[in-house]
Amino acid sequence: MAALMMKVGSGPFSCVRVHQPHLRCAASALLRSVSLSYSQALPERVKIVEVGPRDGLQNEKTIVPTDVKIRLIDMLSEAGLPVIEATSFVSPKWVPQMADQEQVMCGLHKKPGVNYPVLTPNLKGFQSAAGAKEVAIFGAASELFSKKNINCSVDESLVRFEEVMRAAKEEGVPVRGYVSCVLGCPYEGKVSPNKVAEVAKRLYSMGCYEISLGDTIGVGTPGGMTEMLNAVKKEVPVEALAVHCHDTYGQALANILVALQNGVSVVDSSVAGLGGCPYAQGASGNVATEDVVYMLHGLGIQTGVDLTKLMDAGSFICHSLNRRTNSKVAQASCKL
Ligand SMILES: CC(C)(COP(=O)([O-])OP(=O)([O-])OC[C@H]1O[C@@H](n2cnc3c(N)ncnc32)[C@H](O)[C@@H]1OP(=O)([O-])[O-])[C@@H](O)C(=O)NCCC(=O)NCCSC(=O)C[C@@](C)(O)CC(=O)[O-]
Repeated sequence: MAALMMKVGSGPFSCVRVHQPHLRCAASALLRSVSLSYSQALPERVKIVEVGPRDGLQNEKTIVPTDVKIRLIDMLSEAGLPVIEATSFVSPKWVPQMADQEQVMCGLHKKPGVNYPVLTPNLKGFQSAAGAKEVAIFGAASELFSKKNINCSVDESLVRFEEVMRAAKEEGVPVRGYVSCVLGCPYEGKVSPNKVAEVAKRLYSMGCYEISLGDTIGVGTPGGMTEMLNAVKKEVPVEALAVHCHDTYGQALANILVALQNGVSVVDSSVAGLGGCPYAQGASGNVATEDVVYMLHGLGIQTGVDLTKLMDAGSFICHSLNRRTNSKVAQASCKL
């Protein structure tokens, strides 16, 4: 069967996308047979929370133009992503890349049915994010990471988050909670699953509707993920859990699969595998959304995402940043 070629973008990181029907057919047949044996244990549908415009871009050294961020968000919504974390209302001294948060929120073309949450670490952030329909607070299971990331201890952060929760409740704004360093910390090393469970429980008890468990530096393995989830599931219903895996050690997809087998049905990911946390040196980007979608569709799990349009969004942002995609799926479809 002949391969179909299509040029995507221009310049050094343009690529020729190669559609290889024979490979696709073989891959789909293989994945279908795998899905039969796994289907009992896996969710029928997974909600993907696209964090590329925020987590993906926050660590970029060169300021990404606001219109590029807006175009990226719009392309992602066109691709069918149901949740797109758009920006963060944090201090521009700490994260200069997110200083255009208001322009981004005003400029994006809100698609009905799509959520555009933003990060708000404190009351000031929440007040500045007036108009956001959903916000996220972000804590950690590691004291040192908390201090480096948001300049306070874990207990102090929870006090700040209570203030955000109170204000959000008054305005009827749903709040998502993050716990960072759930499988390891860049400063403290191993993190106890019980500590993760304790922080997740606190966030859930104060009213977060969903708790995203972040392997911030991508050191986790499926065994660690299972142990951590077993601890957290004792405190928070699995329906309220999400996983947020960075791919530093190439374990993200395996960790996500284990999370799905444990009943989790919300997965965070970043288009083209962009990103990293400014306060976790050396950590690579999130797992690429393209790779997650490919795996999920291969397992017969619905996402509502159009993989071709998603890859176009990935090509667009990689071209704008003059960089190669981290998505294996996008790489396999492109001949550079
Ligand atoms: C949390 C703060 C603000 C505390 O920072 P601070 O310095 O402790 O705050 P402060 O209350 O002492 O105020 C100091 C200055 O910051 C200002 N300020 C205070 N709050 C805000 C705000 N909301 N927005 C804008 N400005 C703010 C405030 O007005 C003041 O301004 P000044 O008087 O000096 O001109 C700071 O530490 C910060 O912005 N940190 C950034 C953290 C961050 O964005 N990290 C990356 C995201 S987390 C992540 O990536 C992990 C995740 C979620 O993806 C999951 C995972 O992978 O694990």
